[in-house]
Amino acid sequence: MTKEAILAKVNAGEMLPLMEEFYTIQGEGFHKGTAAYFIRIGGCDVGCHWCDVKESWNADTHPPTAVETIVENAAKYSDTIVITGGEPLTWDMTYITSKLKEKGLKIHIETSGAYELTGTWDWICLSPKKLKLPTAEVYEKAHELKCIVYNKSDFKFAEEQAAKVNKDCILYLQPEWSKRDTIIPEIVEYVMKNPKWKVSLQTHKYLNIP
Ligand SMILES: C[S@@+](CC[C@H](N)C(=O)[O-])C[C@H]1O[C@@H](n2cnc3c(N)ncnc32)[C@H](O)[C@@H]1O
Ligand SMILES: Nc1nc2[nH]cc(C(=O)O)c2c(=O)[nH]1
Ligand code: SF4
Ligand SMILES: [Mg+2]
Repeated sequence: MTKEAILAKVNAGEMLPLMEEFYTIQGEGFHKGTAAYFIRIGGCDVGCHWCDVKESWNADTHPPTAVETIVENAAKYSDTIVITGGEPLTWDMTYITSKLKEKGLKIHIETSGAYELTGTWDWICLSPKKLKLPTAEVYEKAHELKCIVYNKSDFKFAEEQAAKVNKDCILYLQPEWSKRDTIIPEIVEYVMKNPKWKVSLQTHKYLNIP
């Protein structure tokens, strides 16, 4: 295929820059503890300084991969697929989610919500970032709000974000990994004082699994 043809397919969401895919246990949020197949799509320009997957940012370093290939493979492992990145909404998610749905799979997304919400989703985990705020649509559709706490000012940001999501959205505070020792006690105290929030930990990192 020519470079132009590949680019056209990527723009149409029929090929995606695939960074990695792995069968593991969802470590975070509402579905933590549940087996799921993760598809990590490259490309993100949100720029969180504490991002734990910076290798994902440059889409050009990840091979454009046919969605059919990604879906065929994913279906072998699990009935629950998590699409993450990078920022998956950098790309049009319509095609990949329709193909996953044809296989009868449950489809979850991990997103900052910074770009237009495309695709059809059984579960949307919205993790808003100050640098590029979520779109109005994703606040309305999110099933869980997962705010990362790096320092105390992030509690205020989390409350601002909680005011924007729909009333059924489940609220989580998740410690930024490198700050966990100092920030976990702050989160614990905050959640006891503000019990509408729950704690989310990156349990896969404690379990030493992907
Ligand atoms: C790597 S991001 C990819 C999906 C999307 N770009 C996003 O930010 O939601 C997956 C999840 O990991 C969280 N995350 C990234 N780096 C983290 C860190 N150092 N500590 C805790 N959570 C982190 C993000 O906030 C997000 O909820
Ligand atoms: N086990 C596991 N659970 C996760 N939940 C969200 C993740 C992500 O990077 O999007 C993630 C991840 O990378 N691994
Ligand atoms: S939006 Fe997600 S992938 Fe992008 S830099 Fe932030 S945490 Fe990393
Ligand atoms: Mg991760």
